[in-house]
Amino acid sequence: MSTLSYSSLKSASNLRDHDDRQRNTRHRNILVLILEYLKESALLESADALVRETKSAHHQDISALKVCDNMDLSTILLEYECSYLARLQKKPRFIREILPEEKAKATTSSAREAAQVGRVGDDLSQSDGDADRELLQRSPHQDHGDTQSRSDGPPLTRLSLIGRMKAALETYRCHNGDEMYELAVTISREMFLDDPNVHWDDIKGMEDAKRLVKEAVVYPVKYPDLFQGILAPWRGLLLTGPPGTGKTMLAKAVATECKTAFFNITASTVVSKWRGESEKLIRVLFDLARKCAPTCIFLDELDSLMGQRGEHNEHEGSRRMKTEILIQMDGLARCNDVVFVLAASNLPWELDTAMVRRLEKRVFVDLPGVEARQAMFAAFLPAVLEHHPLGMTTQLDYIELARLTMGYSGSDIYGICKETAMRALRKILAVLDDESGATGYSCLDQTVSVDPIVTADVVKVLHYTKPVETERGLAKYKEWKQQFEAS
Ligand SMILES: Nc1ncnc2c1ncn2[C@@H]1O[C@H](COP(=O)(O)OP(=O)(O)OP(=O)(O)O)[C@@H](O)[C@H]1O
Repeated sequence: MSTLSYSSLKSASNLRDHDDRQRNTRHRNILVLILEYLKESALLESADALVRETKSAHHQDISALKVCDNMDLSTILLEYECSYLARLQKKPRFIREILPEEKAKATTSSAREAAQVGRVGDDLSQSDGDADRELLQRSPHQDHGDTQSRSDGPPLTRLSLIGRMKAALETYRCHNGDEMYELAVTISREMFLDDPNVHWDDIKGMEDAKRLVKEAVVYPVKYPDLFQGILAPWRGLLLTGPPGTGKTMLAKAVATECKTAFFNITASTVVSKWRGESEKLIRVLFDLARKCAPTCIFLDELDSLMGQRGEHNEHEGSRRMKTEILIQMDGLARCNDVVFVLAASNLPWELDTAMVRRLEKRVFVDLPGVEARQAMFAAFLPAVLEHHPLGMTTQLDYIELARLTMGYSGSDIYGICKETAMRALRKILAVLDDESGATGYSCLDQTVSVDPIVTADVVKVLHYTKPVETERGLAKYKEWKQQFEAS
């Protein structure tokens, strides 16, 4: 008889959220206490630097906060000393000198790190935490490309994800060779996304795909107690379908929703940049992913990474790298760490069958239906374009536009909307650039205004924008889907 109840499952999940929130509140409190202490000690430049850094790294203005009257760092330390003394009959030791060998190790590895990215810092003795600092200084929205992301600040768990990655790097620094540590730092810089910031409601349509992905990955992370034995979660999930249909968005939404660490690997980065070292890179990547678990590894453009082994005159390094991915995926199946491999491919029929077998769950991401297209037009070109200083507006018949765009992908529609808005802006740019006065306007005596974007403007762009996917291509997906998709 099961002892689980809806409320216990829900509260286990809520508890995890609560822990994350508490960790972040504690982190913020520490920063404010430090700020106050720096000010009291007249270390004003450091105080300013702390405010600036916190703003850029965490989108938080700690200068707007103040320590409560009965609190300060010295009091907290004093109280800790007293309680420690009472418990252990001795005073706590807070600091010690850095040993020469520790200093030397930190200096050399930091110098190598900096050299690797072509930026040796001025003061190597301070560059001990370069990798950490870089992690913390990232903008939460970098690496997003054209994905429509929200600007309401980092989610609460961003800090704990960064914390997990920092701890994993620290383990590498202490227990693995310098070469492995360097690879780990590279992965953390170039492939680790602490905040993919894509939410389910950013993804229009795709209800079936969203449901399947939630069942396969999101719920097992949220309610692990339910997914045991035969219900143990799938470790590998393949998202396939025409280009630009939102496969990457789906993977990012999983990571955002589950608050998992997210590693974004594209074939081009691995194959071209690390050809010689790609095998090692994959090993370190999976190892880091386990250390940061729960984690999603997103392998994009899997077809270029995982074509049939031994085909044509395949490069030896590339063959070894693929074999390493297969070995690592087998390793995941045997371990208890929650690491999901999400892979995306536009050419599933070109995939290595051994890999397809390991990606047990296959989800077909189809072209958007009419309702999804309508929702996309409304999201990309709403009545008032947000965050635009010109206050651009639209008057669009979304139903008609959705009707006219059958066969277009989400990415096609995004491109059309962007081009339409750009055309409206071009009229302004022409006036601004018109030094000869050929347009007949003088921008000096006019307020800048743009006409609302109307349906005909979008239709004009539509006339010369054809969908990326062809009928023939779609038929091939259908054939593959029938053969392989497991629903
Ligand atoms: N369902 C959707 N809802 C909202 N936007 C979408 C959707 N599908 C695609 N887009 C838009 O298209 C862009 C590209 O989508 P995405 O990169 O996720 O597609 P993809 O399937 O991974 O493409 P590819 O196979 O070419 O890598 C998104 O950033 C978004 O602007």
